[in-house]
Amino acid sequence: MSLTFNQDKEFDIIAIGRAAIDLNANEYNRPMEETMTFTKYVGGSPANIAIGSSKLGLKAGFIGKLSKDQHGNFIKQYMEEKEIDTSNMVYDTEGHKAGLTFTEILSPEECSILMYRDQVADLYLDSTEVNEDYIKKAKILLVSGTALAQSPSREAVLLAIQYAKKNDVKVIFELDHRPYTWKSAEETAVYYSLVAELSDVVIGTRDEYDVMENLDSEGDNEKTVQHLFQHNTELVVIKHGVDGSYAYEPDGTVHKGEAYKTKVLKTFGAGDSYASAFLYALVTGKDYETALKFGSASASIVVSKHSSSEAMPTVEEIEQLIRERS
Ligand SMILES: Nc1ncnc2c1ncn2[C@@H]1O[C@H](COP(=O)(O)OP(=O)(O)OP(=O)(O)O)[C@@H](O)[C@H]1O
Ligand SMILES: O=C(O)C[C@@H](O)[C@H](O)C(=O)CO
Repeated sequence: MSLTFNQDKEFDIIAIGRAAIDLNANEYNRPMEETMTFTKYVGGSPANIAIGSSKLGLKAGFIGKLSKDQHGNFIKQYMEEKEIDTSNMVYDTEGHKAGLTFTEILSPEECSILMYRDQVADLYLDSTEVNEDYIKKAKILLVSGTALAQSPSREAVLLAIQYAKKNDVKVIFELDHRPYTWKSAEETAVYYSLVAELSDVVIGTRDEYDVMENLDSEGDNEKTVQHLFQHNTELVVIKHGVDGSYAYEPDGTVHKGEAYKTKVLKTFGAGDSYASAFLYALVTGKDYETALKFGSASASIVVSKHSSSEAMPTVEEIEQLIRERS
């Protein structure tokens, strides 16, 4: 099976949420305390997904709020260079700053991220800054879970979803759980469930679905999908890291995508590169099996490189990897 999109739309994908900055450690296999230099990239899960999609040839736009300073300018310029429409990216006028993410590469298997996200500009996106005429031009509205963590960004995203549903735009929810921005597990579960139930496609790791269900131990994929299929959802993707990922359809069909083993440099960036290539495959009419291969291949390429955004692969690189491993 494949997903059907309204073809009469100017944009393939419009993402909403944070566009921020990654500072990735230049020194490998070292704790943060001993890491002295970093390379700057544009980051933030939905921004990474928009960048990855654009690199694959999709027409992408972005809705978000930037700090009104050199960091905000850097993010906007970079996204424009990557041919993303930034007409609906606004600058904050109240002094809020860009989110910063420092990455620590302790070993290829043990990476962590330190996020500086107190009072960040992206969470101050306001409902009045979300434009229905813009959203209705898209095949996909890509929503990131972190944008639901606080008001006014939460209401802005909920309004964007309402506009999407009114205008035949598919809502794709990337759970993208970043615990630092949330007040409590209960609050997270409430908003995650609410938006997942409204979405056409939900993508997340097993851990993130556990957060959505407010579970203390690992949940059961079958129970998760049965619940979502009672609502609007047409497709549920559950990722299990290097053990691969599953796409579930409402009629009970389950597709498994194997991860493509590679020489891993760092593990972050896997989820965003996976989502951009998975969505590229869906939008270009490929079936779910192929979409899973695209997601896995894209992630495999990005985990072998230094950044998340700049390392996003081309269609040719993804297809070559899939061919080599078939
Ligand atoms: N070590 C790895 N080697 C190759 N592929 C990987 C590896 N880790 C993850 N992947 C691929 O990336 C996909 C997404 O990974 P994962 O489930 O870890 O997402 P995530 O937690 O959202 O990622 P992130 O760390 O970016 O937040 C997996 O389904 C798999 O195909
Ligand atoms: O999502 C973020 O804000 C950080 C990302 O940009 C970072 O590259 C990462 O962790 C991706 O998984």
